[in-house]
Amino acid sequence: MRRPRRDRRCAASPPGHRRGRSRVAGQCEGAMWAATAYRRAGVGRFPRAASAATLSQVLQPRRDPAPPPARTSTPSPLVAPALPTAVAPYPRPSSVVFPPRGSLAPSVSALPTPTATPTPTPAVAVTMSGLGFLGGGMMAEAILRGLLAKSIVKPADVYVSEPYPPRQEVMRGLGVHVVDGADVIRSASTVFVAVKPDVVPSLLASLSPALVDSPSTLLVSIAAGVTLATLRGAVPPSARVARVMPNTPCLVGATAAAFSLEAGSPSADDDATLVTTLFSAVGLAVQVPETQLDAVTGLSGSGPAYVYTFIEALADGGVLNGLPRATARRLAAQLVYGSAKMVVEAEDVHPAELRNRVESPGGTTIAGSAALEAGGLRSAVIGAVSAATRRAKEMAAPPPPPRKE
Ligand SMILES: NC(=O)C1=CN([C@@H]2O[C@H](COP(=O)(O)OP(=O)(O)OC[C@H]3O[C@@H](n4cnc5c(N)ncnc54)[C@H](O)[C@@H]3O)[C@@H](O)[C@H]2O)C=CC1
Ligand SMILES: O=C(O)[C@@H]1CCC=N1
Repeated sequence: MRRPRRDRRCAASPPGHRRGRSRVAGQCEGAMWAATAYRRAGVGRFPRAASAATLSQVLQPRRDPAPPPARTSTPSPLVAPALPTAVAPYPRPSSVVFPPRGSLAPSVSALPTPTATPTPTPAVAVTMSGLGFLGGGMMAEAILRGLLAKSIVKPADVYVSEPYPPRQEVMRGLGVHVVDGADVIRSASTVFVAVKPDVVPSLLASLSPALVDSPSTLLVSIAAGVTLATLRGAVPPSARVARVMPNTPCLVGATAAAFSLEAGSPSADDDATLVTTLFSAVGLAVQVPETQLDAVTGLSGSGPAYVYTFIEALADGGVLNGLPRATARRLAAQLVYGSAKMVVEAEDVHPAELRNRVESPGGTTIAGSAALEAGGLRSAVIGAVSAATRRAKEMAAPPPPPRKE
């Protein structure tokens, strides 16, 4: 089947935006709008690659001629995310159902409701032939549900390989194609590597023929501790690789994700644009040197678990002091949500200053804060981030020897 011709509209124009020449020769107005939005969003400089011309090149259907499998539906343009506003209003988590591992598929109506978040006008019209996932576990599901909820991708354009039948059912329940790994590579130009870290090198090596047939595939690994050097050693030279550390709040559009790209890669700007575009749609995306990614894993990759423990402990404290369990849990969760929102919204105010505003002299809060210090909360949390960072480093297998082509 022939792949569709590339959409020749200015790829950076929001829908309904008047097309035309900008004051800067060679850029359309949409590209300039997108660049301005980027600056305002505080996500850094709009990548150099993000001119109208390069965006349409970066986010186009793959250029290689590999045909998609017979079951491929007609690829449809993927609507790009709105670039994040400086303060993203997070959807209420109560609308989200995240099934336990191995459970059967929830209904699609259980998806987070996109209407819960005011959606600014999309900045970039993304056209891709497909999005792939090698592994359909917890984190793949969180990313996928987040992207689906924001209408970044349509289920018919998503290809997942997953050997475990209950997880296949979950994925089918989302309306995506469950195919084998080689078909994922052949059908999708951007492929998340979402298997356990120790599986990554052998899985990628086994997909080498498909990767050779599909040059310029962008592999986006989310595996903890698996370095870019390991990824590079496992794939053909034509494949592009990126390493991302997201977290499960992708599911509710509130992830904290950091990513790194290979130094000196000729496609680095394009890949940064694409990865930023995808993860900005489901939260915060920042580019960091790869040497920082293990610390990111220890902090924000693993961090949701620490925060859930904190919420649980807060609720227990409420119950100990006479609150009904359900009331205590709701209050504890909203407390953490609201407090985090204030830190996010008041970036220039130190959290200690926000804390001081709650602690009335001789009042209740300072008594509680003193108890937290006596209990070692601060050092326990620092210790948790350090332990997880160390573990991420341990999990980094030595990269395989360079491939002989
Ligand atoms: N769970 C989390 O909060 C986060 C996880 N990660 C990373 O995401 C990756 C996946 O983690 P989880 O989703 O938690 O694990 P998971 O165990 O839920 O998912 C992994 C999936 O891969 C499947 N799988 C195994 N071999 C496969 C193969 N050869 N081909 C295709 N699929 C295969 C498994 O059946 C399983 O469903 C890991 O590398 C982890 O480090 C990164 C950030 C956060
Ligand atoms: O626990 C883990 O290994 C994964 C990586 C970051 C969060 N979960």
